[in-house]
Amino acid sequence: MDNYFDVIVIGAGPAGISTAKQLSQKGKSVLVVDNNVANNYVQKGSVLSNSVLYYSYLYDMFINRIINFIDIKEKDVKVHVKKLRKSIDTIKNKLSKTFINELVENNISLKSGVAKFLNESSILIDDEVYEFDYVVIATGSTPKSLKLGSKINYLTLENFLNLESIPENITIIGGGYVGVEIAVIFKRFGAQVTIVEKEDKLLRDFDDFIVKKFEDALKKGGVNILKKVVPEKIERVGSKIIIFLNNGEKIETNETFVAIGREPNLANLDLEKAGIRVKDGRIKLNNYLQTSNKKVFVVGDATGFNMFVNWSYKSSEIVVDNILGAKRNYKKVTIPKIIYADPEIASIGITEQEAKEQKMNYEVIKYSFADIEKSAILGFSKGVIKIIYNKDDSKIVGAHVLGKGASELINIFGLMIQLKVGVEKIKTCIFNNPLFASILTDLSEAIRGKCCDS
Ligand SMILES: Cc1cc2nc3c(=O)[nH]c(=O)nc-3n(C[C@H](O)[C@H](O)[C@H](O)COP(=O)(O)OP(=O)(O)OC[C@H]3O[C@@H](n4cnc5c(N)ncnc54)[C@H](O)[C@@H]3O)c2cc1C
Ligand SMILES: NC(=O)c1ccc[n+]([C@@H]2O[C@H](COP(=O)([O-])OP(=O)(O)OC[C@H]3O[C@@H](n4cnc5c(N)ncnc54)[C@H](O)[C@@H]3O)[C@@H](O)[C@H]2O)c1
Repeated sequence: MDNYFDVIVIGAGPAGISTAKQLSQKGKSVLVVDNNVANNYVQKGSVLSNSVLYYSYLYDMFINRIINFIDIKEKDVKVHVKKLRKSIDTIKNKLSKTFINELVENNISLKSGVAKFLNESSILIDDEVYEFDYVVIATGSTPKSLKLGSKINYLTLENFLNLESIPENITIIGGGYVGVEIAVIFKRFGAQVTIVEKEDKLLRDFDDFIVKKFEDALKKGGVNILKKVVPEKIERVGSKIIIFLNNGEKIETNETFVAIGREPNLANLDLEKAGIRVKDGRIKLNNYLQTSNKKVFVVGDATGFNMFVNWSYKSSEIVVDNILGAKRNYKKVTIPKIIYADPEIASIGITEQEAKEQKMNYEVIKYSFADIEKSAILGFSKGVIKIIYNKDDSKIVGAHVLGKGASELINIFGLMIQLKVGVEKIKTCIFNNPLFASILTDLSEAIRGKCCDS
């Protein structure tokens, strides 16, 4: 039958593509359907924001370092948003083509269209019926909207590169992953930035001590941070936007960017027709990432948690194994989390708050780094590493790094945690210089001073 596949994957983001490739390599017939293939669909969030972060970093370096030794005036340098958009489109085009080629090379069928369930064993793709043994839902996530009934066109990830120019000032609602990365982008591009955050700290996933240092660094760099407040009303007055906060204060701003979280993209899937149960906007899943319809699994952002590309890949691997008959439990996975801001934050394993809650017999090693060769060369100085280890067996259970190079350094700790290596092993290794990893040579001295005399 033409319209039968062993597995139909809905969504061609990193989670869907990875699932499809692995299944096809195991001999399954696979169809991938995506409603956005023609539109440069690839990894919208990660690729877009990391590309702009990189360009903003170059701009910042140019203004603050390079201009100091070449003969050009700062007033001659400005961001050309249209050209920036073009550069980013080129990156997205290239990656989209690469991913589509990978599907072709792996004999995977790709169909453009919107998929929805017809019943427990068939789906509709733009009015055509397809049958399957299994479906993998990889439909990603969408941003939550600010429900204030205002007619303002807020900036979002999807539209902020349509700006004509960098605004003089911008207010970002939400101080999570997107909020702080967008704050750094606009700050580097020269805007005045305010973050409005509902909770009493930014980046609630991260260790309190690290977040406090991060907030201090942002404030020192000129970012205005308002915590424990939410907007109640937003109005446009002439060319300005006025944000009325629930503490009675108001903010006058040129643009407002909304980043208050994301939710699984389950719209139009008609899940109930396939007997798939949903609670509070999330598909109900067992430990194997399987829905209440045993033929249907979920991967990536559509699971509603761990919304990172690394989870897209890890969840795909787990689901592929489970479709092939294994019983892999997704709860045994440790996910590194990174904020590509200025300074970077990277974290893996548990925070000190969590160690306390778990009543663990833990110890903390903190190491501040400044003026290592690599940092001095690149012009960044301060950073901090915080390691939490279990005193009962000396195994590292959490590592939190703030500073330039954090996003690379964390992978070393990630390996140690995942391979269950004792903290004392750091001092038995040799690291190269000048690299950010050289910090680990100094860290081993801190470890020697603190624990594990062997
Ligand atoms: C601003 C931002 C920055 C980020 N930065 C990072 C980062 O630095 N590192 C990191 O690890 N993660 C980052 N992320 C998260 C990362 O982008 C996501 O975790 C990842 O893209 C999720 O992949 P996915 O395959 O689950 O979903 P997606 O990439 O969203 O793909 C889902 C696909 O499904 C399609 N689809 C949806 N419904 C249907 C339907 N009914 N029929 C057919 N097709 C459908 C969509 O069009 C889409 O193409 C960032 C996210 C954002 C928003
Ligand atoms: N570097 C990365 O890996 C990266 C980067 C960007 C996004 N992401 C992924 O995308 C997801 C979504 O990011 P996000 O930043 O939109 O969500 P988030 O959940 O990380 O942060 C949302 C923030 O908005 C706050 N908030 C909610 N309602 C508010 C209101 N009315 N007023 C003020 N503040 C409010 C929340 O308290 C929270 O701090 C992340 O959880 C992450 O998984 C990852």
